[in-house]
Amino acid sequence: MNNTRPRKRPRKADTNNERDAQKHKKSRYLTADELPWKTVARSNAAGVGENEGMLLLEEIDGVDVVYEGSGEGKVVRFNMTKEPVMAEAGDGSGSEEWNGIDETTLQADPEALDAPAESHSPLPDNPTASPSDVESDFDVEQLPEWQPFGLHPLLLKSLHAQNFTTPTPIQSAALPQAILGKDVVGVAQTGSGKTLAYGLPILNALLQQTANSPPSSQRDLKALILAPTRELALQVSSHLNACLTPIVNNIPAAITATQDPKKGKGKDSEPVPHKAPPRISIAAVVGGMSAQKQRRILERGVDILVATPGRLWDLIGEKDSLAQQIRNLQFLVLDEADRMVQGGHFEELDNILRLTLRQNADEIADEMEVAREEEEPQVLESEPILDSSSKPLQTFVFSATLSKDLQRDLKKGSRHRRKCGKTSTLDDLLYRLDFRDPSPQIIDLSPEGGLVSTLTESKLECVATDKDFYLYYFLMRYPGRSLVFVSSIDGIRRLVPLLELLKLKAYPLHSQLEQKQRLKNLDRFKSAPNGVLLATDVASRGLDIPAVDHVIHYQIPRSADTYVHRNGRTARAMNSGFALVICGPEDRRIFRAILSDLGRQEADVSDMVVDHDMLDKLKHGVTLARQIDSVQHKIKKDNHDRNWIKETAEALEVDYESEAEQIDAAASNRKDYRLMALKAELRELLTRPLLARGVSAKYITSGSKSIADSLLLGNHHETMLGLDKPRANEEVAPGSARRTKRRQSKSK
Ligand SMILES: Nc1ncnc2c1ncn2[C@@H]1O[C@H](COP(=O)(O)OP(=O)(O)OP(=O)(O)O)[C@@H](O)[C@H]1O
Repeated sequence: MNNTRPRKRPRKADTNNERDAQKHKKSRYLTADELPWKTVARSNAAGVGENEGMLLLEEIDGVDVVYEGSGEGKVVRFNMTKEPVMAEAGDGSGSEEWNGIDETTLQADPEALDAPAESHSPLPDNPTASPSDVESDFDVEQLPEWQPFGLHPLLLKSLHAQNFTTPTPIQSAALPQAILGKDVVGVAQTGSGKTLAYGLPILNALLQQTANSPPSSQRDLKALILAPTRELALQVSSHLNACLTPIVNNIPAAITATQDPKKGKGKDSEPVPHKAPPRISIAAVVGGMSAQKQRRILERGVDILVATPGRLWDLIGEKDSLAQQIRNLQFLVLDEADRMVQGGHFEELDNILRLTLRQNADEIADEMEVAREEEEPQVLESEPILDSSSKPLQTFVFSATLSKDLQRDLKKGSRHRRKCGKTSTLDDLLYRLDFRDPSPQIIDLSPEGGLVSTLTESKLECVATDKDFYLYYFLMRYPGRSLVFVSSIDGIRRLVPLLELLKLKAYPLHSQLEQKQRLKNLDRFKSAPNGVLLATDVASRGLDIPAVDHVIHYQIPRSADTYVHRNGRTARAMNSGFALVICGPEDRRIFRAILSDLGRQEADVSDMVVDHDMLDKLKHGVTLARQIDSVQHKIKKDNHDRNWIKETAEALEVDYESEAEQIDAAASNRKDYRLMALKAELRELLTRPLLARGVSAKYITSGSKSIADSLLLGNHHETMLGLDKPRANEEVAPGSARRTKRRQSKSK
């Protein structure tokens, strides 16, 4: 039988967004027979050899299955979304010149991390597809709320495809100012869309600048975005690139006669798509990834560079032309500005910012004079270099936490601040910025007390040694994606194996992990619905991980800003979220101070309700896991010591006492047996169902608590029989009620 055809079904659009985006593509409906099926080579090893006559396999790509209503019910139709030739060749194997790996690839495949972090929006080199053709096929009426900003149609199209139908408040406030060319300082709550508040004006300006000029492979840097952490820089680059994606989707890379070099030039070699130079090229340079490849990308030229200050400064040190390009920037962005002045980056940041200064000679002379009078050597060390050909620089500074004092000072202008003798590091940094406008547009939409309206906060008080019990209890009681902040790397190293022994999917994230591993763990966490990410504050800023259900402060942060940013990893983009502080006796004073800095009190944060019976049941598992971990450590250490003694004895040509060896071996065996016994006990414990008080282990309808109803209704807890499955925010003591009462009584 040779015509048993559709074994592999055409792929359906994966997400609503994809489906939405595809609705607007031109449809080309075909019948199943008209589709350009390809025969799939079959392996003899798989038992379906060529001549065994069982089955012919054929496959196809680039087809949507559409179910349409008709008089006879639903009819299946096939919508070709790709030209067949593209389905064959659209594998990203572009020309030598523009085949950089994009951020999406980097995140999906951390193995690709050595490749440069570059992504771009190509324009066709097909003369029949002009930019205006591509740009005109989107009806801007579909996004009325974005219309007032006059954004480029390609950006509107992308916003539509991403389902961003309404601008967020910070976007509505910042876009008009930024598009008019003003400097903007934007402060708005975590997860409120600040990246696009500065990103859209930049992309808009660059798309307009390139509207009538063919993209060239040589280009100068136009925008520099500085971010404090590697992950955030990669995320920003990916986020901006997503806004250019409809261009990629819309324009097939033109097929040229280029031969795939890997396939040689034989008759079987197929033409591969030739990617034209991108219209806008975005790259990220961050530490922990191949500097050599980043250097190559920079040499080729990018329009928008997202960077962490340390790596960028290293690259600038090697290449004078990069410094020159930074002197001529059109846009400079400091994302999470207040964070960048902490944690050892300040010097590099300061050096980079000096390159962007565009003061005129008189101003510089004045400042040098003032600095000399005040004997401030740091101002004199390196003078800003003037470049008469410089274009005006537009500066954006964004964060969720910029103090009101600082904003006031900014309003008064940098010179005033200088004369007032302000000394904070952030103040100093902002003084260095070349705000064209003496009073930049300051947009402060930060909520009172740093509290996002969709976030529920709670606390749980316990002695420090019980924190593990409460953490495990919470993770078991409230399944979901949980981000646990631990202040020390050692703490993470202790907790990860513990949670793994308890069969939770726990991933570490801290600065001592290799960058590849950091991104890999982030990816794993993103794809595990009940995953637990144990992170230091390297993950507290800016990371936009979809659907983080809970943020848990296993250790208390050291500042109010960090508390706000850590909490901001959940409750993003108006989704609800939950934050829990596990508060030891020594943490209470700090927690009170944090809340007081935010203008709040401890009583404002609700207590988490704990089922102590269930907590007690879980404690034994944690204790066993701790013991296993401790024995494993001892075995490892003993092995290491024994090997060291043996090697040293061999090196000294001394006999290693066989009696001592036997004693060691006996001790080691004892530990091995103990380890096996503990593991068996834990294994058995974890297979036993967790029964709530009053639930019968034998009959679901007997005992003082019948679980039959909740089993029938499907609202039972999956691992804790007899408990229902509330969301964490439904199980907090009514602290907010207390707060309301207090406020009411104050006002009386
Ligand atoms: N107009 C919009 N409509 C819906 N979602 C949006 C819109 N703009 C941005 N988003 C989404 O909101 C999420 C948060 O955006 P973003 O990361 O820019 O927030 P942020 O304010 O920078 O947060 P943080 O302060 O934590 O860095 C992202 O997933 C982003 O895709």
